[in-house]
Amino acid sequence: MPSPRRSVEGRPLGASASSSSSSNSPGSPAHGGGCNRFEFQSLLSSRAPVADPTCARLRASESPVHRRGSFPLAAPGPSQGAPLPEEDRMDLNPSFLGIALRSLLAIDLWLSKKLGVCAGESSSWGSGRPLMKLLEISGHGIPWLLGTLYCLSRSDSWAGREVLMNLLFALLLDLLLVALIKGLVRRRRPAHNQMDMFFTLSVDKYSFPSGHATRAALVSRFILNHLVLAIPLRVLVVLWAFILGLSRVMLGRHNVTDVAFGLFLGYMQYSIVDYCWLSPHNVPVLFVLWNEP
Ligand SMILES: CC(C)=CCC/C(C)=C/COP(=O)(O)O
Repeated sequence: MPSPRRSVEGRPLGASASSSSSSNSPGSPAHGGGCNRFEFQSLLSSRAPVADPTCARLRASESPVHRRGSFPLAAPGPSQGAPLPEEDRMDLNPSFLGIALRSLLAIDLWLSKKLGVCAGESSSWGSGRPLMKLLEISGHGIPWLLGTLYCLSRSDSWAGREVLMNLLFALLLDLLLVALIKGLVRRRRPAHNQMDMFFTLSVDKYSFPSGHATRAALVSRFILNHLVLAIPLRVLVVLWAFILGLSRVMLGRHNVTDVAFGLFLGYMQYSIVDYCWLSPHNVPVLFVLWNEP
């Protein structure tokens, strides 16, 4: 026997269903619409009693949200147990920011997988993998550190030494900040990545942010500000940074957001370096290694 239930408008549903001559009318249990009404009820009030357990089970298993194994739409009524916990009720009404972040993450994973065309030899662009790995070496920390130290040892002008000393400081600051953030965020590299990178640190098992992207943005901004270059070369420097960033996703090393944030972070790191610019006037101790050229 149907128990009296309240509809959305406040009318008793049981009465209308039993008094109606057509049991196939939308909303009646025979039509399958009875469950729909329950759906409205449970969404509007998590405390609404679930009068028909068969309907409740059907509703829970049919719900696409339930199938995905996410938050429960059908709250157990007082007849079934405790009221819905606070955190679940908050899930029923997720914030705009939460939805936006989850959507961004889903798009990020989907796009990164699509772009990971050189992730393995058997990938669709697998033959381009050696070229991508060459780009990887061009943005690796070791060649940049060794190259800067070598140029520093060969430099015969104060101005050159000052610039190279600051480039060295920038590279070390970058390594430190990236290691710190990677260690804090601990985002795993994409599943399709082959961990065959040359000389990595322990935090490099994590992917956020991309260390190559931060270095590329930092070094390019540094070069553009401290080297006098012809326009085509300046364009080439900027292109190198962006192509290196893209190659990280194509190689399957990173998700798009790792690279996007990496480029942003590298760009901002240059501002820190510029602000703390080392010179013989503010840190003479760094420059005492050299005699006047
Ligand atoms: C050992 C030194 C000096 C640098 C490590 C460079 C490296 C392997 C960074 C990882 O970059 P991604 O985060 O882009 O994969």
